[in-house]
Amino acid sequence: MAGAGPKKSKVFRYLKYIFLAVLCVLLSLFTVALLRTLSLNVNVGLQLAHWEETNHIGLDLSQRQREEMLTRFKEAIRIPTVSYSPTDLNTTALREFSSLLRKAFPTVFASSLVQHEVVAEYSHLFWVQGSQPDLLPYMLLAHIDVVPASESDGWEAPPFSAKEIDDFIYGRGTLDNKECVMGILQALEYLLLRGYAPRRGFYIGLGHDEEVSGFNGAMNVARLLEQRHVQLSFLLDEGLLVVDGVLKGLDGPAALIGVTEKGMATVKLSVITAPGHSSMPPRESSIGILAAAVKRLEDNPMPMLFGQGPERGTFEHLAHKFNFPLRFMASNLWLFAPIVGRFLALKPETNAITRTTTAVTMFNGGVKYNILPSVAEAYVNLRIHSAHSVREVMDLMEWTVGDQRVRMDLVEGFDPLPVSSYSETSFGFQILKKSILDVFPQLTVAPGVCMANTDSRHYKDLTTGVYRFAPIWAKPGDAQRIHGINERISKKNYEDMVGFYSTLIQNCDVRTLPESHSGVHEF
Ligand SMILES: CCCCCCCC/C=C\CCCCCCCC(=O)N[C@@H](CC(C)C)C(=O)O
Ligand SMILES: [Zn+2]
Ligand SMILES: [Zn+2]
Repeated sequence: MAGAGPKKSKVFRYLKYIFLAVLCVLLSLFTVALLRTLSLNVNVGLQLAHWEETNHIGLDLSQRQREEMLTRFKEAIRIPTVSYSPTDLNTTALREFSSLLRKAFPTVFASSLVQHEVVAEYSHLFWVQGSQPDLLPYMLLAHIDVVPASESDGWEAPPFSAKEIDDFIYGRGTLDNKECVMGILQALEYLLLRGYAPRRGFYIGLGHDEEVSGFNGAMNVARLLEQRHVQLSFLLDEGLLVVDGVLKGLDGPAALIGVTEKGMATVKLSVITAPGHSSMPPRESSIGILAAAVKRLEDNPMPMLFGQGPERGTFEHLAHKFNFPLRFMASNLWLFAPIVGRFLALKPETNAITRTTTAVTMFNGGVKYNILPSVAEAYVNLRIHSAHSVREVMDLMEWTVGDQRVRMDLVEGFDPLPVSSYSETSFGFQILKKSILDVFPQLTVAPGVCMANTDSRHYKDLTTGVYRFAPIWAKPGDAQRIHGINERISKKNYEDMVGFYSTLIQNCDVRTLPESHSGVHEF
């Protein structure tokens, strides 16, 4: 007992040192995090720089022009250009749509600056010639086809009616993607009418089968340009949008420019058992085995990868607009990614950026109520996080299902797309950012990951600058309208879109970006 005293005080002394060391580490971590929080404002950048002057033609539309513009847009919505499968498209509607384009945009089709060609019967490629051929051209993409829609699902207006309710136009394609098809051509129509001639040439590609993978439309347009040895400065397609109130704690709306898109895998799960009479069932049926497998997949989402892909850049760009505790966390994802990720995982539209998502989209089995089903099949559609690959996701699925009786076949799959630059010297990103802020100065612009897929993936050999954005204003619940019910756009939003494309086309006429910290970049 006599020796216990000095031993104890020695232990206490060590504990004191350990405690002090831990405190020092925590304090330094906190200081680093605080300094990062105070200094991280990646949003000023080139906005403060001196941009080359170009003649800007404002749209200044009369009331009559506004009405005409909306009438043409509504006509586009009323044509049911539905894609059901790669071999089942509404070709009558696609033909009708081609006629509408010619009727709605006569100046575009008549201009000596514009060359138009039809590709794969229903897709369109426009070349708008620039006066300075040494400037690398860019390309704007959109698609004409839409996913099916049925009024009986609960639409407030028939999906191909373009009905106006409270200054919104309702209809399939108002958000995906006829607002871009019509918005781009409408902007060009007005610019040409006002005598505009671009310095930098550009292409416009309108695909007709994007909703069933674009294997005919976009793929053939891209192939044609490759055969002609075209190289693009950058390319802009549909994808991300303006989020307003979607991210809790963010002060004001933000424009997210998709600098990449997730990969995709469609996996067919099948179980085969012996058929027979339902009066003598085995303990497990093919349907039961498959249902259990599907349940395991839903109960065990793919691992959280938040912060390991370009979504980290999203939060660094938005950090200064978050309120305090969130600002501290968003600026320091190296430390807080697991906490922020768990918070984002609570809602489907933000969960989508935290991991590879697993959606069971089709389930079939059985042919008659008194026959034991011999085959049961399900389709699982996964959207693959930038830090994952198709192979890894397939391995994880097999491990989660853990049942040899469930066969898994990869029907279609591709890895996440390359990440396009969003640095201060990236021409495409900075021109987009400037154009967004010229038209919508209240926005904060950030790079983002597009959770869905777009035609732009077929163009990856034509440019490294692939961006996915349209200035669609999405409030909470609006993202669910895309491919869902009550798809709609406000009249003001559509008019602003035309304004945005008009500004973008003119901003692209600058020869170079203004000087940044890292110097002027030549194109
Ligand atoms: C900080 C993160 C906030 C995230 C909120 C973002 C909300 C985004 C909302 C909507 C994104 C919609 C994307 C629209 C593009 C749709 C394109 C499409 O449907 N493509 C098909 C292609 C397929 C190959 C057939 C698809 O299924 O992906
Ligand atoms: Zn689309
Ligand atoms: Zn779509």
